[in-house]
Amino acid sequence: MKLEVQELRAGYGAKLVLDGVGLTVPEGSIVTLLGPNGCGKSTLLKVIGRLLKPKSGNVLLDGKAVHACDTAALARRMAILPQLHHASGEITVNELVGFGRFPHRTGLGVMNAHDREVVAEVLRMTRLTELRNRRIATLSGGERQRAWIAMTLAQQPQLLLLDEPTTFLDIRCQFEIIELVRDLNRRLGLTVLMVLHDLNLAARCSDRLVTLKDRKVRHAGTPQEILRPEILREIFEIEAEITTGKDGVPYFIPTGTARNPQEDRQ
Ligand SMILES: Nc1ncnc2c1ncn2[C@@H]1O[C@H](COP(=O)(O)OP(=O)(O)OP(=O)(O)O)[C@@H](O)[C@H]1O
Repeated sequence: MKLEVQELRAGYGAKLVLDGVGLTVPEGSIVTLLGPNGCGKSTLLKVIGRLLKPKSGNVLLDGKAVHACDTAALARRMAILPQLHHASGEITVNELVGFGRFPHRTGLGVMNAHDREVVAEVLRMTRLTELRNRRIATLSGGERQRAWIAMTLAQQPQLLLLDEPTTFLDIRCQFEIIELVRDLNRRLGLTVLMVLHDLNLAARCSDRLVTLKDRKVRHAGTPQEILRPEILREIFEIEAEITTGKDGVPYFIPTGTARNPQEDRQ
């Protein structure tokens, strides 16, 4: 499913966070948003996921405005995992993943055989079958994050929005989550827009990177086009060396903070 954002203006009250933001996520691709803390990445995902109403502009899914879509129909096409998500720790993994079937339920809203099959398949995909009867409160951070992603997958979306899905995870779990997303993208053709803070992880798993700063999109391109010292200096105010791994993926090594020319003038 193709996602297009056009001339988006959004914020909170009088505070404008996004001003004229545009981006395209081609069908079947993984696009990652990068930018400093507070630049509006989560706000952008919230507007796309219809958790926040924009002041103006368009969000189009396969050419159709999301803000005109019926909520249940939209939830069958798009799933969002916000940065902070809460559920009672008392529910089991199986129950949490079952919540993902809500938009598909009919009649009295009970799970039917097909819903149960989807949940079982998603648990297999995310390697949670063994843990299905465990309470969320008893899971490790990585297992819990996998359970949340499994819940969004049970929605069987064509577009997945993930806000910092690897935060608080150790390096192995970070890779596991990213490999899971990549695998789902390849096998199911899932279109993904996510926010990551780890530039090397982002370069490894994304088809395209988009940078955001001062309310606007600054750059969009392949990891090779975006992971460049001058871009990292502009966006994050850091100095960095960029190397290319044996697999052709660029990675960066931070070497210091960049001087801010405005501060120099004062
Ligand atoms: N509910 C809210 N009410 C008022 N201001 C908000 C609200 N949510 C976010 N903001 C402000 O909007 C700006 C953008 O926040 P947002 O969470 O979108 O940034 P971000 O790029 O996702 O940041 P981070 O990398 O730290 O997660 C920040 O200045 C933030 O303080």
